[in-house]
This record gives sequence, C-alpha cells and structure tokens, in this order.
Amino acid sequence: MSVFTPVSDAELSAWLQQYELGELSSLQGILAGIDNSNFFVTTSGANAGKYANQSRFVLTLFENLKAEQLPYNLELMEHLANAGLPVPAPIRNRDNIYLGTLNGKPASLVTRMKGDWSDSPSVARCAAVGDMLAKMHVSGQGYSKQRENTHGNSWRIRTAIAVSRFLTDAELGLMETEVALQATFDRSHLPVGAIHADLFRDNVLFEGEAIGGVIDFYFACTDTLMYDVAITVNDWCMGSDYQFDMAKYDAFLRAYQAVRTFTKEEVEAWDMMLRAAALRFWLSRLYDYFLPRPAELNQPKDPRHFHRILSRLVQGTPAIPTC
Ligand SMILES: Nc1ncnc2c1ncn2[C@@H]1O[C@H](COP(=O)(O)OP(=O)(O)OP(=O)(O)O)[C@@H](O)[C@H]1O
Ligand SMILES: N[C@@H](CCO)C(=O)O
Repeated sequence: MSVFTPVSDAELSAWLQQYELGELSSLQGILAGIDNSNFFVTTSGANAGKYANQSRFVLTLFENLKAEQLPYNLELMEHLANAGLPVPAPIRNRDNIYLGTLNGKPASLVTRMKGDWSDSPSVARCAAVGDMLAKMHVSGQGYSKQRENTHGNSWRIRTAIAVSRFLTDAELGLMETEVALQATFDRSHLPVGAIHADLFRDNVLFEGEAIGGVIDFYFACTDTLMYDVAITVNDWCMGSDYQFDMAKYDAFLRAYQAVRTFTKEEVEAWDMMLRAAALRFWLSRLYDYFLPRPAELNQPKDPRHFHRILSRLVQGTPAIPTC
C-alpha cells in the first residue's frame, strides 16, 4: 500500500467543512498507486448546488508536486471533463477553489470514476484507449496552460547518473547510449500539446468495453503527442514475450488515427518515441526501486520489465498501420 501521509476521519471531517458535500460517511486508503497518497471518500451528499448528486470522491495528497505545479494538471482534468471526456473533475469548495492543504500536503478532491482496470486488456479495449488518447490530444489543443515535462532530458541525465551504480556493465552501456541518443534527437518538428504521460493500464477504468474513467493526470505536461502515444502503446500492446501483440498494436494505432492522423514526421520518429518512453519508465522504476522514499508500505514496480522492452525496441519496431 502506498499511503505516505495518513489522514484520520476527524482530520478529513474538519477539512470537508470547506465544501458543500455533506458529512463524511467513509474514508478508505487506496492500496494502488506509488506517487501520491489516495483515499476513497464517501459523503452524505450536498442538499443542493453543483454537487447535489455526488457522494463518491477520491482525495489525493500530493507527495512530490508542489501546489504551484498543480493548476496545470487539475485544470487540464477540468478542461477535458468539461469537453465530455470521462476524466475526474476537481471539486471546487465554497470559495470556488479546487486545491487546498491537508496534513501539510497539497490536497484535492476529484470525482470518483466508475469501472475497474485490468492488466490483460482485450483488443477492443486497446482500440478504445487509442480512440480516447487521440480525443484527449485533440481536446488538449484548446487548453492554454503550459507545463514543462519534469521527466525530460535533464531528468533522464540526472536519474541515469543516480542509478548507474546499481546496473550491470551491459545495462549501463544500453542506458548511456539511449540517454545520449535521446538528448540529441530533434523533436522540434513534432506536434506538441497536453499529454497524459502515464496512460498505463492501471490508469484507465472500464465498464465492459467502454471507458468509465481515465485517471492519474499528475505527470501530465506539455510535450510531444507522439511520445504520449508511445508511452501508452508500450504498456497496452506489449506481449508477455516482449514482442508487440500485433492485433492490439494495430487496433490501438488505427483507432487513434481515426481521430487524429499522424504527420509524416511523427511516423518517422515513432521508433525513437517508443525508445524514449521505455527509457523514461526504466529510469523511474530503477530510481524508485533502489532509492525509495519512506512510505508506510510501498511496493516498487519491477525495473527489469522496461529494460527488456527497451532491449527489444533497439532491435527495431513494427511499422505504424496505415488507415
Ligand atoms: N478519480 C478516480 N476515480 C476512481 N478511482 C480512482 C480515481 N483516482 C484514483 N483512483 C484509484 O486509486 C488508485 C491509485 O490512483 P493513482 O493511479 O492516481 O495513484 P498515484 O499514486 O497517484 O499514481 P501512480 O499511477 O503514479 O502510481 C487507482 O488505481 C484507482 O483504483
Ligand atoms: N506507470 C508507472 C508508475 C507511475 O509513474 C510505472 O508503471 O512505472
């Protein structure tokens, strides 16, 4: 379980007085998640007003992001929710503010989305995610705030240095080559916009084959759209043999392109985007595994998974299907 900052019923009840959501009915720490402290919150519900029909929320205490970094993410969620996409909407308090402080951490309540995630998605679910990601990218073009990717080039270099002593010679060779290649790869001609940047299987909730919610926008930033596609494809379409599952790969990329067509430059950059995405999560998992933060209980994710993906990707990547 990753609850880094505990919250008691009494503390939350007092905090909820700022909102028109009724009284606290239940508070439950969430087992999943490795970055923030998350809780399911149920209230008795408001009698009237904007949130009259809502009683199920998620409370997040942000463990790494500072309050001044959060408006980009929370207002992006609001922007996408207002566009009709199934994204949690931040709840505004009586003073119309959606971000507060609880137990010393920036904290926000958002709507609780319906559905469950699964680690073995069907081809139809992969297509649904391709479609949704493209809709988020298109809608994100109308979002005016900007935020630099905190996991970009300088982070890659810093993190590679920090974890280098834990790597074998072969791993270190691969990492140094890839960090250097990504540092000089020219992305300037690729379309940019608001990206989710962490759209893994555990961040999409399904009700049957329909998406009930896309969650966890806390790595969202302004970056190359194709990089976001690559992050998502590496997770959703990778087979257990570290080859892409071509039915999922084709379904995802066709569904995406039915909403937003890739440019010629994006198609040409595809293999480097897939490698950048694999490198990013190899690095962050290595860091979390070998240099963990103190937590009540924390289960770091396996870095070798992304080492294997990256090792496979450097041998070549399948073409993007044309529509
Ligand atoms: N708005 C929401 N609606 C429904 N469930 C949610 C919502 N937000 C979070 N959850 C639940 O909480 C779990 C953890 O949330 P999340 O993935 O945001 O954790 P995190 O630590 O912030 O991120 P990470 O994915 O980086 O570990 C999710 O798997 C999901 O079960
Ligand atoms: N999705 C990430 C964890 C959150 O950043 C991973 O699987 O490594």
